Amino acid sequence: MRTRVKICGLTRAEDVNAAVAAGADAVGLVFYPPSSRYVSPENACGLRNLVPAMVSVVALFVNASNEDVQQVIDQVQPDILQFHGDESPDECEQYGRRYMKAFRVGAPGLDTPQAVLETCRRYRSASAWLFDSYSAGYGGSGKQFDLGLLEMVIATPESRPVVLAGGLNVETVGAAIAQVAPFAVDVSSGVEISGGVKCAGKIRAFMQAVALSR
Ligand SMILES: O=C(O)c1ccccc1NCC(=O)[C@H](O)[C@H](O)COP(=O)(O)O
Repeated sequence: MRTRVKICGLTRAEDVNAAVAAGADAVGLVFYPPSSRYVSPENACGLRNLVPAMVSVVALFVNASNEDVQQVIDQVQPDILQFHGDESPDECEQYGRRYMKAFRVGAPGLDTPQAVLETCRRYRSASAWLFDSYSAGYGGSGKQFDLGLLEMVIATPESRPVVLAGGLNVETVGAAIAQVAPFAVDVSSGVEISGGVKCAGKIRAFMQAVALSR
């Protein structure tokens, strides 16, 4: 099975077009105001309209209020929600939408294979489990984590589809896919010029590296 690709943290129309043209399966919009990749719901509607059928729009939140999440659902109509903060399973489920839960691997309490698996198990209702690096901020750090921490997640038959993120780029993604065999990979910094500004050439190179890794 081929490895799907999500390009996250898009803020510009040309970058959405570049991701779609390169064959991305999903594009991620960040609704976390402190991020350099933040997009307002109004701007997100414009970006969303550039995305054709068969490519998913993912709306990313970090500990957002119910009102803010619902506003994005109503205005932007994302295909899937991504909760990247400390949201409980109930909080993720309350919108009746498909969702991915992101885990900040390497954080205190999430720093052994057993702890990672136990935490993930609470989110059985998720459509995917996304693994990103623990960093001072909440994500999009460009740092890789110890992929060995996923060994129990990968081995369990109860696992939800694994989305691997954190420090992936054209040079690291092949080895990461070989080690984890994820359902999908997720990249932000690795295809950027600066925060929220993507590079079409880097997106194409990343897509090619993933294709060669299958
Ligand atoms: O991108 C952000 O600024 C961000 C802010 C808060 C929470 C999550 C955020 N991004 C998450 C992601 O974009 C993905 O997990 C990403 O692919 C991993 O980031 P990177 O290591 O930069 O590739």
